[in-house]
Parts: sequence; structure tokens; C-alpha cells
Amino acid sequence: MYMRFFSRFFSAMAGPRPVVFSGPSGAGKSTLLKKLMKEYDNVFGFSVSHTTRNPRPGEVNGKDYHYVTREEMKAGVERGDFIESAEFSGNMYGTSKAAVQKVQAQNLICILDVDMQGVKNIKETDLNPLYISIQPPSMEVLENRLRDRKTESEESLQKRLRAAKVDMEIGKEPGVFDVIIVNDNLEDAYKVLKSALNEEIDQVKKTNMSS
Ligand SMILES: Nc1nc2c(ncn2[C@@H]2O[C@H](COP(=O)(O)OP(=O)(O)O)[C@@H](O)[C@H]2O)c(=O)[nH]1
Ligand SMILES: Nc1ncnc2c1ncn2[C@@H]1O[C@H](COP(=O)(O)OP(=O)(O)O)[C@@H](O)[C@H]1O
Repeated sequence: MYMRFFSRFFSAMAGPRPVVFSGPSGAGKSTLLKKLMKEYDNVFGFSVSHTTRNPRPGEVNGKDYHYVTREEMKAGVERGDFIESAEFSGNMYGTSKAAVQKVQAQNLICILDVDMQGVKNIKETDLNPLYISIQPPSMEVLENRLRDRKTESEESLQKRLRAAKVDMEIGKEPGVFDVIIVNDNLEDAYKVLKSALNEEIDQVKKTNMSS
């Protein structure tokens, strides 16, 4: 009880409330997050995850992900470097404590992009974030977007679509997410996202201006 109080107290002291984004691969999380961080670069900071998957063309090590081998990742997990980690579509992904602390130390809203296992595991921690789900308008649209993105092999695409079906069902369960955004038209979805974060954005702007 007291431990819980103190850890909540200290996590509140660590900076503004983080925001966790989740939703099927191809739903548009990265697109929306990049837009948000471009418009509010002094308000949000991205928690750079570790992954064992290969970088895609254009992705930058240390910016999109920290790209590591499975051995390195496992060693990090064993050392207790990670808040959470998960296996997704044949690769490991995880949020390191350092990634979140780096953002919080700058008094920015820490953005995490994690799969459904990440959401479940983060719920067991004291991070206490706002949970936002980004959903595609339909499975058909999701498949088309993933194919058009041209980043996946047929095997990887099928794995992502299978995971998406499961994720979409869990995401509908009441109480899992605070906000659910259907990303049909990008500009409309972005407006909904900004209005969901309005109070937090204003709060950080005020605090950071006066310090
Ligand atoms: N649990 C967990 N999931 C992550 C993490 N980083 C990314 N993911 C998730 O891993 C899945 C695959 O990500 P990625 O390979 O970048 O593919 P994309 O989502 O199709 O662009 C997505 O659902 C991400 O939200 C992490 O640190 N922890
Ligand atoms: N509202 C939208 N309308 C059409 N295409 C979109 C929309 N949002 C995202 N996309 C495209 O769909 C693909 C998947 O989006 P992405 O942001 O990579 O998804 P995620 O990060 O959730 O895997 C990308 O090629 C992106 O440009």
C-alpha cells in the first residue's frame, strides 16, 4: 500500500503522464505519432524501443528503434533493463527503462508504441499512462495499407493480419483503452487525437514555459 503510494508519487514527479499507443500493425500509429511529434516537438518525446527485427529502408537506429540481436535483447531482459518486452510476428520488442526515463527527464509527454501484450504488461507497472487505441476502418483497408506500405514479406503480412484480428477483439473489451480512434481519413483521425490530448498538451506547454 505504502510502496504503491510512493511509487505513484515518484512516477508523478518524473514528469507528465505518458501516452501508450496500440492497435494493429498498419492501422497508422507511426503516421499519426510522427505528425504529432512534428507539430509539438517540445511537448512529446518518443520512447525508442528495442527490436530484433531488421531496419526498414529509411528507419534510423536510435530514432525509430534500437536494433539489436536476439542475444543482446535477451541479456537486457535478464539484467532487468526493460519495463516490458514481447514477441511479435517472430521478433522481440521491448521498452527499456532508459528509453522512458530519457523522455521524462526532459519533462516531455512520453509516447510509447506497443502491441497488445505491451499494453497488458504496462498495466501491471506504475507507469500509469493514458491508453489510446488506433484502429483501421476495416480488415480490408488494413490489408491494403499494409500491402501498399511494401515493408512486409507475404509471410510477415499474414502474421500481422492474424495478430490484428486478435488485437481488434481485445481492444473492443471495455476498460482496456481510454480512447479509441478509427483512422479512416488521416486528417480527421489526427484532429480527434489532438483533442484527446488537448489538456495534457496545454499543461506541458505551461510548465515548460515557466521553467
Ligand atoms: N510490447 C511492445 N511492442 C512493441 C514495442 N515497440 C513496437 N512494438 C509493437 O510491435 C509491433 C510491430 O512493430 P513494427 O515491426 O514496427 O511494425 P508496424 O507496426 O507494422 O510498423 C507493433 O504492434 C508495435 O506497436 C515495444 O517496445 N514493446
Ligand atoms: N488515414 C490513412 N489513410 C490512408 N493511408 C494511411 C492512413 N494512415 C496511415 N496510412 C498508411 O498506411 C500504412 C500503415 O501506416 P503506419 O503508420 O505505418 O501504421 P502502424 O505504425 O500502425 O503500423 C502507411 O503506408 C501509411 O502511410
